[in-house]
Amino acid sequence: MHIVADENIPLLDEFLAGFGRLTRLPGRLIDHTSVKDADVLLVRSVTKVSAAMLVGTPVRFVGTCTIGTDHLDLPGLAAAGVEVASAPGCNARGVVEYVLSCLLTLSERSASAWQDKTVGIVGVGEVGSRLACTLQALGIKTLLCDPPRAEQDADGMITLDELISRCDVISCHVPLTSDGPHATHHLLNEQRLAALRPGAWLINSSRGPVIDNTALNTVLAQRPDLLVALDVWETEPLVDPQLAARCVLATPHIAGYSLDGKLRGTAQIYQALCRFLDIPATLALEQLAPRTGAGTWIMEPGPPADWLLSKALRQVYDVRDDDARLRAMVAAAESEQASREGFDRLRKDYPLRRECNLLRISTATSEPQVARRLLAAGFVSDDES
Ligand SMILES: NC(=O)C1=CN([C@@H]2O[C@H](COP(=O)(O)OP(=O)(O)OC[C@H]3O[C@@H](n4cnc5c(N)ncnc54)[C@H](O)[C@@H]3O)[C@@H](O)[C@H]2O)C=CC1
Ligand SMILES: O=C(O)C(=O)[C@H](O)COP(=O)(O)O
Repeated sequence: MHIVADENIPLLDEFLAGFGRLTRLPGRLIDHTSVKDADVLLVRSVTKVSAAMLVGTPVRFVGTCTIGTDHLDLPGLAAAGVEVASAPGCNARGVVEYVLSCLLTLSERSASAWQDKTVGIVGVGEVGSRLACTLQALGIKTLLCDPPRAEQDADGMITLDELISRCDVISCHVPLTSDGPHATHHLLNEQRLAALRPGAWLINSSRGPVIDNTALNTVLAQRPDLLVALDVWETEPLVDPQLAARCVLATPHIAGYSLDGKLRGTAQIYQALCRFLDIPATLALEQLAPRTGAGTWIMEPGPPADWLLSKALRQVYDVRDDDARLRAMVAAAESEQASREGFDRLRKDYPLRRECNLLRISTATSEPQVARRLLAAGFVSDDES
């Protein structure tokens, strides 16, 4: 069997040892020629896979080690009889941690407490529902908008326009779709952006085109009161330097880039491939993944609880580091091509990041109110357990 795979899928050699020949390529370079004698194609989000790309090739299985599937022509691949698998929820926890770190930073920037905000979550699936649970455990008010889910169960759901009118913070967690009654392409258009409440915070870690970036740039020029964090860009891997300058936080599509999230994605696709090949999945992620966590943290009583909470969140992930790296890259890039390559390099060489729940907390010695809130929010595990 010949497997062609994106070079940025970790642990693939280990999971697929004995499966056959494995060819690793930069994701953006994978094309028809790369897969002309491949049986299996494994990608991440930067490889667009259409039925036309696979015509005349033996490829019968396409796996993406990502949550998003907008880079795959799902109807075309299904019609061509190609099995497709994705990795639902694999890096959802990382995205939640990214959003929390954004909230802390936007709070500092505006000198207004994030704990007092009403957060509107657009798209309440794997990421949105975990974000809602985490925020609620931290005592933060959330409002939810998910029309496709509301068709099954409207309880607690409101429309996007109502969400925009009632929320201080809007965080987007929808898939990118262009067709159908709930299409998300330019879901946040000029009209909706203009309707954001005075001083609102807007966070997008879904897909770039969910927000009309040209409209956002125009609105931000007139509304410096709005604070925006963008992890994803309509022209990705090219970042509009003017739009980035108008955002408080600008990062290179790394919201879900914890090592744990990437490894889960690989493991999920390994399992899907084993099912497709009708062979037992003999390897588990726990056997191959690094065991070291983020360490144990003892939070001494004394400082205010909210300060300790912020410190705990920052210890595991600080979005300001990713923001600084992207801005430095954009400033140094001498051409659009250099900027595109710089964006991809920041993602390929991403520093090691582990998920918060690997941080253990000593409840015996820590400030009890903060320890309880962090445990309830799934941020840490109890070192005493
Ligand atoms: N920046 C990053 O690193 C990452 C980005 N993502 C993006 O986040 C997206 C969401 O991820 P998940 O929550 O795991 O997906 P999911 O599929 O579990 O949930 C998406 C939710 O959005 C809802 N939705 C669809 N259309 C909508 C609309 N018009 N308005 C409101 N809600 C709508 C769906 O009903 C569903 O409940 C992914 O599709 C992916 O594009 C995911 C992981 C990492
Ligand atoms: O899982 C998703 O969906 C994502 O957006 C991934 O974090 C994207 O990562 P790459 O596939 O672009 O490495």
